[in-house]
Amino acid sequence: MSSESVAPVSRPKTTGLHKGAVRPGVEKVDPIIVADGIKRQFGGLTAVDVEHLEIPRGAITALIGPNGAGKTTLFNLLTGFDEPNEGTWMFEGNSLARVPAFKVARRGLVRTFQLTKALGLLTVLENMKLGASGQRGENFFRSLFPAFWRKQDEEIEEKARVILQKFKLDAKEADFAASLSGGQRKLLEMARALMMDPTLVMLDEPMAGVNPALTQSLLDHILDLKDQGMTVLFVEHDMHMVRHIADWVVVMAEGKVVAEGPPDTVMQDQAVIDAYLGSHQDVDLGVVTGRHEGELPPEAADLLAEVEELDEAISSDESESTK
Ligand SMILES: Nc1ncnc2c1ncn2[C@@H]1O[C@H](COP(=O)(O)OP(=O)(O)OP(=O)(O)O)[C@@H](O)[C@H]1O
Repeated sequence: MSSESVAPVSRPKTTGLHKGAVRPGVEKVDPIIVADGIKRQFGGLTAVDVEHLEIPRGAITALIGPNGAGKTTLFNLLTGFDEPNEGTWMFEGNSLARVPAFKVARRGLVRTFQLTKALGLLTVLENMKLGASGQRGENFFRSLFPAFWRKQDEEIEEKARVILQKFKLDAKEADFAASLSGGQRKLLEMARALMMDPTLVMLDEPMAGVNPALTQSLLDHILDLKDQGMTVLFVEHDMHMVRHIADWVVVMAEGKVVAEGPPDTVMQDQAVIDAYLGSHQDVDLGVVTGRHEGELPPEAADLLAEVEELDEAISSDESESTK
């Protein structure tokens, strides 16, 4: 996604989310997730090693970090799709340790899934129905009370259609999901998650593969989730998107949380700059941060350009808001 494709978002950021000085593991005023001592090892590799992390309720939190930082693994752990070697984590004050993924989802913590090949062969409406909660649909009971199940199916379809309409996918309900564009698939992934009436929606790279024409619509839908009272946690590589919609940013590197805070603070954090230059440890970071003259490798120059661009965006936002 290019920076030009993102129109400024006028909806206000949620602030006042943390207690005390901003630092990794900082306490939140109203945390929806509290994780402690979470470790996940694959053989000799420690993919996740998070000492303490709180996700603020009612806000949009971005989880960022370089490739292999452990973001997806942490997502899988929090949602019950994987189990840590150590650690505890609470959602709404209740432990989720050893709670299977489908029960985690029923409790209101729902994640989006990339549309797999198999799901692509189902229609848009069928995909939505698969995402529905409360389907106590065991075949035995179905055969005993067919009328009851028909009614439940009808209710689920009705709910699916209301959500599809919001996402402007209603005209496509009978189409195979595989026929949707990249952006429409992302919308369907989000719409499907809403069938569970989630409290917390976790989005995995919501902007990946999205045509710039649909970018703004996706951003708006994510902001709508917050306006409707939901908490959002998303993994994203696109820093422009993070800057525009995140109220809070958590930065991971090598399995650990290396920084967190509001986007404008985090983007200038030395630990974040270091994390993104992880594969260029030979680079003099004084050069990257502009303290010394010197040659920058292309990746470092790109990062610096991005940081400068964000700085400019922040100052122009600030001057707009003081007018
Ligand atoms: N099932 C697995 N078996 C072995 N190693 C794994 C497994 N899953 C993840 N890893 C390793 O754990 C580390 C963290 O991976 P993870 O996918 O969580 O990172 P990430 O931050 O999501 O990266 P990306 O941004 O590239 O998706 C990587 O070194 C990865 O190779």
